[in-house]
Amino acid sequence: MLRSCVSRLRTLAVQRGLPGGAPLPAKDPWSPRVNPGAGRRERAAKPGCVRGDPRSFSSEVMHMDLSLPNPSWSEDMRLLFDQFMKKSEDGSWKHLPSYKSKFTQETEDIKIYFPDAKLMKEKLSQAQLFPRSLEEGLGFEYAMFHNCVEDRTVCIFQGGPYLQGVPGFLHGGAIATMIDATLGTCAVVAIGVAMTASLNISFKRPIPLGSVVVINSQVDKVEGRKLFLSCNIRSVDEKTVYSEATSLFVKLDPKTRLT
Ligand SMILES: CCCCCCCCCC(=O)SCCNC(=O)CCNC(=O)[C@H](O)C(C)(C)COP(=O)(O)OP(=O)(O)OC[C@H]1O[C@@H](n2cnc3c(N)ncnc32)[C@H](O)[C@@H]1OP(=O)(O)O
Repeated sequence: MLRSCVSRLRTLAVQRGLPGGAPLPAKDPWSPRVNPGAGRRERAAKPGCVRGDPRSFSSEVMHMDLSLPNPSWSEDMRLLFDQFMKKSEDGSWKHLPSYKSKFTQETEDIKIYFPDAKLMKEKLSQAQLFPRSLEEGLGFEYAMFHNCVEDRTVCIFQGGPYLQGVPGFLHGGAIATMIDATLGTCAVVAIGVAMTASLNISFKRPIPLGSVVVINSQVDKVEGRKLFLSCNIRSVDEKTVYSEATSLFVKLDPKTRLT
């Protein structure tokens, strides 16, 4: 699994224009651009760019790595990001970039599950990754790091004001979204294109709006195409456990179509 994991991360690096992979094909409109400016993101959207504004579909915004620090990140968020970037220097951890539109290896991989390739391409041209669909600082601010040796993915997450449920606290659906995204990333890096078959969450403490939390996920067991994963969400000081979850992801069968 380690070899396939490293190879998958290398493929992601190629698709995402990171060092360590062959260059992106110049004419492929589906390929993300190399992100200008290493390690820091000044602004995800141009000033005045609001939700629904066609400019938010500009290739500049769609292909920008949104997992880099931006002005909405709190000090806790920046400190944690810097800590994990430091851990990534020896290669044990890997920072996973993320984009509004995911024209990456997974997008390519999943095309075979759709009988009508043209229709699928049309749909994808307007699609955005759900947790990246809100404007900077208002919704899901997060960065993920993967450890191939330990089969773990860590997500540092700051939930913005548009994710409110009970006043002052994060909505359970928003928490579930980030749990699913973190477990899903861990699963995809480990075995390739997979979907959530079941997800069981125990919400133990409410998460204050605007706070930073750490989602720790890991692969517990692999049985054929089935991957069992678990995760918890903790406060930055690790004293509070906010949520725990277990899940089953199933690697898609190339012989089965999704539609
Ligand atoms: C970098 C990328 C980042 C990605 C992050 C994003 C993560 C987001 C992930 C999602 O949210 S995915 C969206 C929510 N999930 C779905 O919409 C999936 C809907 N379900 C399905 O499409 C299919 O049920 C599924 C693909 C999961 C499985 O269908 P298959 O036809 O491939 O499986 P099959 O029926 O052959 O079963 C294979 C094994 O899995 C088991 N299984 C399948 N579905 C199950 C289920 N729901 N619960 C328990 N076990 C299940 C099944 O019993 C069997 O076990 P055994 O091999 O032991 O017999």
